[in-house]
Amino acid sequence: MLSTKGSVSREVTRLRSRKINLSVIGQYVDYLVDKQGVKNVFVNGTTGEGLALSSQERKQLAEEWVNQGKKKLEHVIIHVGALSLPESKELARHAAEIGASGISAIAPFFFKPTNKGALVAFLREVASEAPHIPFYYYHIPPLTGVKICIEDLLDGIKKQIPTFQGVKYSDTDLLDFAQCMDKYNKEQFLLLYGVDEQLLSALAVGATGAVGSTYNYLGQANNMMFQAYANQDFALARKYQFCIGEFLSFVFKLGFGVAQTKAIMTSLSGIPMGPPRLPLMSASEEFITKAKAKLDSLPFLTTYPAK
Ligand SMILES: CC(=O)N[C@H](C=O)[C@@H](O)[C@H](O)[C@H](O)CO
Ligand SMILES: CC(=O)C(=O)O
Repeated sequence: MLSTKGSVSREVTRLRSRKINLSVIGQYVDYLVDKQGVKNVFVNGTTGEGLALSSQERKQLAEEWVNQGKKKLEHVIIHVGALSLPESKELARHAAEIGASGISAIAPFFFKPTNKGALVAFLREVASEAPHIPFYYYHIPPLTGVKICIEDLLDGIKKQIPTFQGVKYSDTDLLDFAQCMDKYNKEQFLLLYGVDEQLLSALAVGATGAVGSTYNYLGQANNMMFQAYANQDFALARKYQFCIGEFLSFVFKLGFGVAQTKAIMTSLSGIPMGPPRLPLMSASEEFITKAKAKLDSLPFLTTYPAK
């Protein structure tokens, strides 16, 4: 007991006054593009701990990603969701001013919208601050607790939010997801799936892309899965998904979240992602060793034929 308390308080001291480190973003962009084949980024979302940052920090990060991404990245989408509407609007305005390719927002999750009308009213206010760039709703009910059905949300949404372009869909409800694909085919919304362990199932019902934490370090494997799926080589596509599943199911049992993602990413890319911000706690050395050993046992995921 005592030793646990001791190590928790040492960790708290270590995490107390940590600052964002803008200096690694250039390297991060190059790693994503050159090593992972990832050319689109979603900044200040879950993995980037956007909701744990001050507005000023969020703006600095957004600017750095847009600047470092010039001529290298295709899309830099800035997450501007916040609990306070004025804050979210200010971040939306800022993202548009600095030349972001799009913005996205989660539902506010302390005072929650309890119906579609309330959610759309909030999102419309945010989106209208960036009237010339696409807006994506970030649906992540496991974290926000806001479970408004996306099939319902999309009905008539373009009339309310003219810049509405799609959804980052981080939920396992593949029925709702498939209904969105089926019912709104004509609108050509971009439905970006966000539960990495079941991306292949989402592709099967028509997902147009994916946004997720694991693409930071398993981007190439997922690109191969996309390719195999496009080539109708379903056995190969499943092989990728099963391997990704084997890794994730292993780390879930150890306890997996944003802090652990940062640690894995640091260990694979060599770029120091830093610790998370309180109240999140750093991944343990034991976690890092076990996760690394598991990945090493799955070379299919991390070694690719030379280009
Ligand atoms: C809750 C959460 O963080 N979801 C992420 C994206 O939204 C995913 O990318 C997961 O990290 C990933 O699917 C592993 O569960
Ligand atoms: C994981 C993810 O997609 C995000 O950082 O929001």
